[in-house]
Amino acid sequence: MASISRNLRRYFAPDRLRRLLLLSQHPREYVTAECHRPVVLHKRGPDILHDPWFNRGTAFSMTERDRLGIRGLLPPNVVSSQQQIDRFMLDLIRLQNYARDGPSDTYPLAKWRILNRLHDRNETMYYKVLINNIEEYAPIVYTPTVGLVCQNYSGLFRRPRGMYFSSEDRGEMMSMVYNWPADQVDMIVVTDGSRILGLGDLGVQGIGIAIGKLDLYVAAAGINPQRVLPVMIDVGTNNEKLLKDPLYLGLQEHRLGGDEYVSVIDEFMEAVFTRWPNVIVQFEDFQSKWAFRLLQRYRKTYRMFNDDVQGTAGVAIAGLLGAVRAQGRPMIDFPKQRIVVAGAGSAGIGVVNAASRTMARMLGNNDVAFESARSQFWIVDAHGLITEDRADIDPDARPFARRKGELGHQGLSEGASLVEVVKKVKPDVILGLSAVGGLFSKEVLEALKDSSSSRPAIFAMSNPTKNAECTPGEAFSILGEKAIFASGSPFHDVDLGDGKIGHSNQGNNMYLFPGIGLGTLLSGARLISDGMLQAAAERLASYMKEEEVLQGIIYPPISRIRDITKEVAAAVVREAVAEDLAEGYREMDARELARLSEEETIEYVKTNMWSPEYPTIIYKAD
Ligand SMILES: NC(=O)C1=CN([C@@H]2O[C@H](COP(=O)(O)OP(=O)(O)OC[C@H]3O[C@@H](n4cnc5c(N)ncnc54)[C@H](O)[C@@H]3O)[C@@H](O)[C@H]2O)C=CC1
Ligand SMILES: CC(=O)C(=O)O
Ligand SMILES: [Mg+2]
Repeated sequence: MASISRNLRRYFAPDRLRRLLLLSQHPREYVTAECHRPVVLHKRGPDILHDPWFNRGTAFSMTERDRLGIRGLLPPNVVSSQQQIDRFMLDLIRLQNYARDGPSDTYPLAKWRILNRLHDRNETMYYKVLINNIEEYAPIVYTPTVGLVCQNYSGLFRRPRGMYFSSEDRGEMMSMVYNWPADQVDMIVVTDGSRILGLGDLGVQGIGIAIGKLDLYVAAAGINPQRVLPVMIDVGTNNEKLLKDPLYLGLQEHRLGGDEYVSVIDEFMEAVFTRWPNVIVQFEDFQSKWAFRLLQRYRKTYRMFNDDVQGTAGVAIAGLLGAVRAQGRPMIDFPKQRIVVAGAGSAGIGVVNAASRTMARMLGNNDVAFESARSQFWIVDAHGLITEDRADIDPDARPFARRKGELGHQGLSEGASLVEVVKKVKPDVILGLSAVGGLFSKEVLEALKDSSSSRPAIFAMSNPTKNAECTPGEAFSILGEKAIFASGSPFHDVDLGDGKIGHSNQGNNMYLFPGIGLGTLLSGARLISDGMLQAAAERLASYMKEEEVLQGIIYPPISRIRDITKEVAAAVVREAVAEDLAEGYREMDARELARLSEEETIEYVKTNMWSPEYPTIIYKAD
């Protein structure tokens, strides 16, 4: 040691050398002493999180988060700096292993990381890249890759994005909401992580889906990215793997339930609408039992909607109407379609509810019409066909349970299997929202060959890709070129030989939710009515031209998503005006909105869509 210090003395001043030697002999004491010296900062809030010198990310303690105005800007689990390093190293090693072993998921995840880094550095450039290459990158920032991102979010987490409200923040949310740096927020997408795509309960990691949906709000609807807010409400998780994972970033306790759960969501809604009275809140990927209840609880009071229940329903209706047109029949023939739905969750029941209402309207909107519309649907869930005979029937599914009187002559009974139902009903359409990959098996597709339709339609709508009820290759190989195919996540078209193509449509709520949000914003509608949602669905249905539909193309390609969103938003604005819900937006008051023609409404929407261009920046001293 003496010779080392003799040598070092040649290079370092005595005081510096004394500190270095102290460090080498007693690293812990020295570091502790150094760390305890306070640092005076002239910044608070997100500025600290973006400062590489002072940012501690998830290691900020709760008292520090309160003191520095960053509570809610980080996932709720406070971790030690060693845990942070463990998480980083695990993620790094995972990437190295993937790169070496080359499983198919590595490449999209690597693309997501690169895009995400750009998102953190330069929002304008990020959205320019996304918009200009939407076909290539929507499957990365949205389904299917966003599912993989959510599954790995605790490892992928780098910079905070969005807000986190947890059950431990009860009583604090009203003040926490002011920690968000933007004075204006137009669009919030909120999830509690309880059912992310078809991947189940992913707890706090579900924030990825809120971020992905808002990326589409910016790219497709032109909502200003400075005015969007992804939100995670962390009330725990029932995912046993996450509960045991030392690197998990969320609350490691079982989910709150009952009134306690509702009180957390109530507090969140009150807080965000107090700070931003005109915000629109999209509920996303809440497990079914809460999806319906929360929708009923808030939809008459707040500007909100549930994307899985209402957005999916509209997209399905548009596709179902497209399938009718593809048979060369007018849309008014829709009430004659026999539809088997696999899945009775938020999405499945949402579709059956809205589609049967659409049929009933076409039939005259009276009791007889509703009864006739109801009888066109057969719902199969994990326990088989849902009938009146089922014990403990879910109240949301009850109106669509097959009646005792109908069952005998159809040769079906409670709990009949999907294949049995398809064989007996000979439906025009099978629609999957079950989250069960491969559910439309060879046997089911073979049974559909006896469909009464000239163009049987298969909607394999579950996400992500591995949850699709079947692939287009399977559908076309069994049902031939006349089949109509749509899936929730993107698939390539299928080459059927002889120059023929089996079109693979993407039937995803991404074709509606951005337009519903934008139309609500620009109309200043107080609420989001059934009529506004119906107008959105009808505009999507009519967007496809006759010759496209006859070729089996029932949804637009994603490259047209900005255009279709503009049209959907304009339809929503006009319906809000017609229903006297519109209160106007900025200088466009309700009376002026009402005077706009259809073309002028579309132009109004277009001019209010944000585009990624660098603005001129001017410096002004405080
Ligand atoms: N394409 C799109 O735009 C959308 C797709 N989805 C997808 O729909 C799926 C379901 O979502 P939720 O309804 O919220 O989920 P959920 O978990 O509430 O419902 C799933 C339903 O499927 C049923 N099911 C399970 N196994 C089955 C089987 N073997 N046969 C028939 N039914 C079965 C369950 O009993 C339940 O009724 C997810 O994969 C989600 O990604 C959801 C919203 C939009
Ligand atoms: C697309 C969507 O919202 C879902 O799969 O949940
Ligand atoms: Mg969803």
